Amino acid sequence: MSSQRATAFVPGHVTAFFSAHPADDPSVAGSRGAGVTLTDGVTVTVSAGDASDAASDETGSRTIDGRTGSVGAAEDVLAELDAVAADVAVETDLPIGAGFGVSGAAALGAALAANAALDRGRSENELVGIAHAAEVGRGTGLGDVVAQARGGAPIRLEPGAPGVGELDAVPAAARVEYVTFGELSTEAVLGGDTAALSAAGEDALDRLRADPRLPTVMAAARRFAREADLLVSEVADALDAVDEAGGEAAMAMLGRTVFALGSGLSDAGYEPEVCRIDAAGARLVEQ
Ligand SMILES: Nc1ncnc2c1ncn2[C@@H]1O[C@H](COP(=O)(O)OP(=O)(O)OP(=O)(O)O)[C@@H](O)[C@H]1O
Ligand SMILES: CC(C)(CO)[C@@H](O)C(=O)[O-]
Repeated sequence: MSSQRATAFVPGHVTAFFSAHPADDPSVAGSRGAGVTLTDGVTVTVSAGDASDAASDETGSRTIDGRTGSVGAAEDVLAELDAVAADVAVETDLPIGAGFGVSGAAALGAALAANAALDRGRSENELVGIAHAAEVGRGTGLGDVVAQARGGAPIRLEPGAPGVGELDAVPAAARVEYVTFGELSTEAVLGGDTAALSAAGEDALDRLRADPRLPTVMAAARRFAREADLLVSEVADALDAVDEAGGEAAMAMLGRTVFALGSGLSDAGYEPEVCRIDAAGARLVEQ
């Protein structure tokens, strides 16, 4: 069988602070804010069977880490690219629903890999736009996809898909540690009243624009989590412990997750996962 396969890697993304900007048009909807992309991420492999399989209406196989499972936003991307018949394997070491943007990464990875495997001929901006619209449409994220497409430590100056939103970044490389205590529902927070949260997020962005450095990202994030009333007790304890040990940590939006620069969590006695800021952003990888 003449099978076509493509694999994409998409970095995880932890949002440090954000303001929500919903809109009817999903390419206009999004968030302002900042965060870091991670070398720990999501790998998506799309395998198209022969031409008759690819044209069929039947849904191909779907796995997450080898077990049957799917991510809604990625399904919407596959439908948009007329690729539902393809087999899609998502692999990640990151926890799902804990603030690492796994759903956005799965959607963007599916877009890049399906476009390549099925030779759909879309540009990178178009694929990022399709993944962003799917993620926003599902209510599972607002700004992760555009940040993951860029890599580094993205600052989302204006919300929205490529061509609508505007990105900058903190020019920085760093080791990042993280510890997760559990999930926090993105849909529940975004579906509630976001006015106070967004006001705190706008203030945080003003502070970062005045001083675009990583320690400012972390300090603005800690203040945002308190002001937006999102801080949970395990996270607050870990932030205090890292602070006492002389490090910089913040809560990942939206999860019961703490991330720290350098060895902040290890120095405070935790046993964190360790990665780095991802320099490159989402990309197809050689097989
Ligand atoms: N084992 C799983 N646990 C949680 N969600 C899962 C799982 N498998 C598939 N999903 C799907 O993955 C998506 C997770 O989206 P969600 O926004 O909650 O997580 P995330 O993108 O990892 O985190 P965040 O948006 O907080 O950064 C949902 O569409 C959900 O249906
Ligand atoms: C809304 C959000 C915090 C969910 O992870 C993220 O998508 C963001 O920063 O826009």
